[in-house]
Amino acid sequence: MKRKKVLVFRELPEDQLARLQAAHEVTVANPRIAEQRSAFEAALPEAQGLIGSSFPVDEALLARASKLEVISSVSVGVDNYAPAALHARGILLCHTPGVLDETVADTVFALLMATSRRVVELSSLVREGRWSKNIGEDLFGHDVHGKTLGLLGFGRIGQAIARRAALGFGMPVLFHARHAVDLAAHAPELLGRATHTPLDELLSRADIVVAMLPLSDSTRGMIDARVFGRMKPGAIFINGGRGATVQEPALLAALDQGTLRAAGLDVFATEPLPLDSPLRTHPRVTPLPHIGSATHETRHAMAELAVTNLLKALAGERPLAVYDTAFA
Ligand SMILES: NC(=O)C1=CN([C@@H]2O[C@H](COP(=O)(O)OP(=O)(O)OC[C@H]3O[C@@H](n4cnc5c(N)ncnc54)[C@H](O)[C@@H]3O)[C@@H](O)[C@H]2O)C=CC1
Ligand SMILES: O=C(O)C(=O)CO
Repeated sequence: MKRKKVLVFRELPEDQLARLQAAHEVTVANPRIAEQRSAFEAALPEAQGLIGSSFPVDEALLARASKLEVISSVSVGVDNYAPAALHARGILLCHTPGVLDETVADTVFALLMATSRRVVELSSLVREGRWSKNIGEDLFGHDVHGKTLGLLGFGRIGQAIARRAALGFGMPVLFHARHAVDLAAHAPELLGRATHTPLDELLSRADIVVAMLPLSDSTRGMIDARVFGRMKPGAIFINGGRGATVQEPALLAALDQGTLRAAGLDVFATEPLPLDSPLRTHPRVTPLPHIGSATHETRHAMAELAVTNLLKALAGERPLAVYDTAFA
């Protein structure tokens, strides 16, 4: 098979890079790193395949990549790409659904436990030498087990969160999604335990609201002052999807006005989170640096799937996971 030109725009594990190098001419250049930017720009016009993540591949960038056949994202979320432009040029977009579901659900649960039981705050109290007497009611947390979970987004990862909540913690699950989900066919273990619920009803009944939504035109800014205003007083909010689905000033107002007890955030509208963001130091926010899928096992599985997708696409075969840009 003819060797093609591949541009790797975010580092890959060595064994996965070797798979690419065995078949194609590979340039590794991360445009986020100033010293690598010119190598990235030099390789872009010749690249037939792009593989990486966490960098916006917008229309202007695509215009400089005239030979591009396929982009393989090492992520399931595809909000960094320009679907209409890709579709118009017939460029395939591949991604990594499925292999990260359980790991991301674990991260969301870690945030849910940490916020409800004030784990980070109380651990700091010990570390800073402020544990001088038995803690009193003012530092008690709230139970997780048995509480009602409201899920915004009930796709692959949302369902993995729902399984933990319903089967492990005895939590009734309410979910809001764009399409109804046939539980009998897709998640029979959740029959009778998870219920498709209109958004306002979900917000008024959930003790903990978890957003696990992709970022798209329909979800950008969707979690706004109205949504926070409909939540139960004292609710906890977790975002494991994308930061820009939330209007961050409205989130801060809900925290400061006491509607929300706490927020656990893995994702932010701007990442890395700017130093002057009030979300970084807010006493009732537990922030994480976008680590949903960041385990050794899962990041390797994502890289492996992304490389397989790219190799297949460049060989004219059907990749394992293609994102349908026609309906984005
Ligand atoms: N924090 C992290 O590290 C990670 C974040 N993510 C984010 O999570 C997202 C979800 O991943 P999956 O569960 O695999 O996606 P999926 O496509 O399986 O599920 C998406 C769900 O959101 C719902 N949805 C979409 N638009 C909606 C709207 N306008 N209103 C209501 N519901 C809507 C869909 O109906 C579906 O239930 C990814 O697109 C990515 O952005 C994914 C992996 C890791
Ligand atoms: O896969 C994604 O979309 C992420 O955000 C990181 O795993």
